[in-house]
Amino acid sequence: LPLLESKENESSNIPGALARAAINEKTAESQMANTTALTLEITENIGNSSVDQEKINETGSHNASEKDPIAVKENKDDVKNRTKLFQMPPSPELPDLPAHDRKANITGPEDPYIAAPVHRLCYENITYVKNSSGQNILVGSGSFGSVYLAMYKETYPVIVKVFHKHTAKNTTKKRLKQTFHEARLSAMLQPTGLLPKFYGLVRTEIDGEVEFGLVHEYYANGMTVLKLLTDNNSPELENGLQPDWLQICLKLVQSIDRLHKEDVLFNDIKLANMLVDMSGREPEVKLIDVGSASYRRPHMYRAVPPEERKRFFHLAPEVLDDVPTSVNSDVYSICKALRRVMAFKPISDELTRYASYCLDADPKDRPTIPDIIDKLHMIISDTTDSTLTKLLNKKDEFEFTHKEFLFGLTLSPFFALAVVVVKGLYYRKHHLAYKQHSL
Ligand SMILES: Nc1ncnc2c1ncn2[C@@H]1O[C@H](COP(=O)(O)OP(=O)(O)OP(=O)(O)O)[C@@H](O)[C@H]1O
Repeated sequence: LPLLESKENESSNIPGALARAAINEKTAESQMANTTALTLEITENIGNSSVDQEKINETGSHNASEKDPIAVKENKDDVKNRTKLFQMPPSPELPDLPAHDRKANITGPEDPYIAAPVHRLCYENITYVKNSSGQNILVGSGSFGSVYLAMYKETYPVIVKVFHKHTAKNTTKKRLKQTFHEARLSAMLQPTGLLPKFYGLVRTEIDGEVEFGLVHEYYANGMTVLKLLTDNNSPELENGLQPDWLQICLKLVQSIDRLHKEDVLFNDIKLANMLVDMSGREPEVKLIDVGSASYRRPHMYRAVPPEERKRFFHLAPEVLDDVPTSVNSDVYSICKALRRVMAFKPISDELTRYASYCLDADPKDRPTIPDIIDKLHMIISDTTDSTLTKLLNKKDEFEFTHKEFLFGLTLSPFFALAVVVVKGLYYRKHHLAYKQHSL
C-alpha cells in the first residue's frame, strides 16, 4: 500500500508506453455514468432477504434487520459519507464506483479495469477464524490495513483485508477509493494468475468497525518471500532442503514483467509484498498488495525528506524526489529485492554484482526487465551446472561402501553401525539435493 499519499498527476507527464493509454477522464466518466458496467455484480446466490439486509437504499439509510449487525451498528456519518460518495441504486447492486480513480486511466466502459467483475459477497458466507481466546486471527497487518483469516462458505480459507479506519490521512472517502481501486485491479488481473485468487468485496464488521473488505484466497499460509528468507524455522525447510532462491528470483522478476504487460506499474515492489508457495516442484510466487499499483499511468509519491528515506529503501531515489514512478523505478525496486535475497543467501556473486550495478545506474541506463530475466537465466544455468557437479561429488563422497563396513566391523560392530547411520543420513541429504537440482 502507498506509504505516502499519492498526488493527482497530469496525463502529459506519463512516460512512454503509458502515455499512449492516457485518456480524457471526463469523457470516460460521463460515459460511465450511463452504463451498468460500473456496478459491481452480485453473483452470489443470495435470497431476497439477504439482499435486503445487504443493500443500502437511495436515501442512504440501511434496511436494518436483526440479522444484519452491520446495518444496525452503522452510524449516521458513515451512511452520509457513503451516500455522498456513491449514487446508491435501489437494487442489490453495490453503488457505482468512481471511474476517475487517480491511479488508473481507463479507455472507456469496456476497459478491463472497469469491465472485470468485482463480486459482492454475502457477509453470511464469511466466517472469521478465531484463536483460542476467541479473537479473530490476524494474518498480517500493514501501514494501511489489517488482514484477517476467514473461511468462505465454510470451505475455502480466505483472507479479508480491511483498511484501517480514520487515521489522519485515511478518511472514509479515501479508504473506499483505495479499497475499490485494489478490488478493480485484483479483478482485472485475475486471468493472469499473478495475484492470489480474488473472490470479491464483502461488507464486514471487524472489532466493531464496519468496512468493505477485500476477500482473497489464503495463499501459501501467508509466507512472504521476506519471511521465507529470514525465518529459519519455516515449515518449508523441514525436509532439510534449501529453497531454490535463484528460481524464486526469476519468478519474481517474471511476475513484474507480466504485470507491466498489463499496463500496470507495481510501484511498491518489496519482498514483503510477494507470497511464495513451496509446496510444488517449483516455487510459485504471487503478488499481494496492489494498493500502490497504477494502471496506464504512473503514481506520484510525495517528496520525502532525507531523514525519512530509510523507510522507503525499496523505492527508486527519483520517486522520492517527486518524479512519477515508471517501469524504470520498478526495475530499481526489483534489483533492490534481488540484492536483498543475495545478502541473505549469497548464492551468486554475479547476481549480487549485477543487482548492485542496476541500483547505481542512472534511471534511464537501468537494464530492462527482459535484460534481467536473460541474466537470471544465464546465472541459473551456470550455477546449476556447478551445483550439480558439487552435489554429485558430495553424493559420491558419502556413498556407503562394503569395504568401509567390513573395515568398521573388524574394529567394532557399533562403530560399523554408526558409520552406516551417519553416512546414510548424509547420503540421503545430498542425494535429495542432487535430485532436486537435476530435475
Ligand atoms: N492472499 C493472502 N494470503 C495469505 N496471506 C496474505 C494474503 N494477503 C496478505 N497476506 C498477509 O498479510 C500481510 C499484510 O498484507 P498487505 O501487504 O496486503 O497489507 P498492507 O496493509 O497493504 O501492508 P503494507 O502497506 O504495510 O505493505 C502480508 O504480509 C501477508 O503476510
